[in-house]
Amino acid sequence: MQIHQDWQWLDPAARGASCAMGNFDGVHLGHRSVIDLARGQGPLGVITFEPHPRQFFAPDAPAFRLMNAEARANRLDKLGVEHLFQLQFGTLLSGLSPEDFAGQVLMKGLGISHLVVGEDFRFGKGRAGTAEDLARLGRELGFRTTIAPLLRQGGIEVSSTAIRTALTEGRPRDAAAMLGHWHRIEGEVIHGEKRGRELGFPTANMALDGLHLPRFGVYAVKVDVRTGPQVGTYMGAASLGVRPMFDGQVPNLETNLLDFKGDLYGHHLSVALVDYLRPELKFDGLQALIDQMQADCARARAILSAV
Ligand SMILES: Cc1cc2nc3c(=O)[nH]c(=O)nc-3n(C[C@H](O)[C@H](O)[C@H](O)COP(=O)(O)O)c2cc1C
Ligand SMILES: Nc1ncnc2c1ncn2[C@@H]1O[C@H](COP(=O)(O)OP(=O)(O)O)[C@@H](O)[C@H]1O
Repeated sequence: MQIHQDWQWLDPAARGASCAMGNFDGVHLGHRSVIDLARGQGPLGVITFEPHPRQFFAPDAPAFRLMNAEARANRLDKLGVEHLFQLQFGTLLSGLSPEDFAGQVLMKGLGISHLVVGEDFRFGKGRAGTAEDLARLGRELGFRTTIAPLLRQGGIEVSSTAIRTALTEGRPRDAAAMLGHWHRIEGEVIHGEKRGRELGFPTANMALDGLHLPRFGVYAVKVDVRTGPQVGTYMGAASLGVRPMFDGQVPNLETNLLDFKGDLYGHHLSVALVDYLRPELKFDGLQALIDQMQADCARARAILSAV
């Protein structure tokens, strides 16, 4: 997959693409159905925005992303997307009228042949343009448009917002049902307080910067460890939160991998939240925490062996 960031100086090989457009946060089942409608009608493209427009307009709002740009690009690559147009969302793009966005960016800049958007898509300055406006502009400018109906599942609309709610409420399996895959937190293992090894449970620590925070607590997790081209998969028990036992402040993710020994610092981990086990607690003494971690790992093993 080729990633294009500059729509004004585009590689001619990327012209004529059939593109799905949206934020694609989480790359959930609804997003996949939009992408599927773009398939088979030219080089498959995805047009998305970075940062997320909401982040640009409200930089101080609580973090809400389900995945970072790198994780999203990896998912789209796996879906067979050939061109990812990751448009820089800033004053220039946000100030364009719907007509100029379609004319300058989609037609003149990217030279798309076909565009698919969800029926609730809005675009252009002040979110003035609707999906129907895009279809009309496409007819005028010379690209085809498909408007995708919103995907419903079990009576609710599949959306990034519904997935965030499920995660906030500690329902990772409900989130996974809408995503079509486990919700994963991905990134490099960083150094922590070196306390885990003292407790007998070393934990691979990951930052949660910029990401939506699922309910704090202990989870049964499946972990992909990337070492060069190889990926190993492990079961694990992870603590997501601020570690009340040690008066932590900054939320992070700490994962103990079952049946693993080795150095993980700097390695890329992908941690899938499978089940919520319990809230984070402040125990009466370290031994009580250690006993509980032992029990958590046993429970995680039982759950994960059945997944
Ligand atoms: C399965 C598991 C359960 C945990 N439960 C708690 C908890 O209830 N309360 C808490 O403060 N920390 C909990 N932790 C986090 C540990 O306090 C943390 O991993 C430990 O302090 C190691 O920190 P370090 O990696 O920075 O050295 C848990 C960790 C794991 C792996
Ligand atoms: N089974 C395991 N699960 C997690 N990390 C492990 C495991 N075995 C070894 N490690 C290593 O130990 C480190 C975590 O040890 P810990 O004492 O918690 O240090 P830190 O505070 O830096 O996270 C991991 O980053 C990894 O390199």
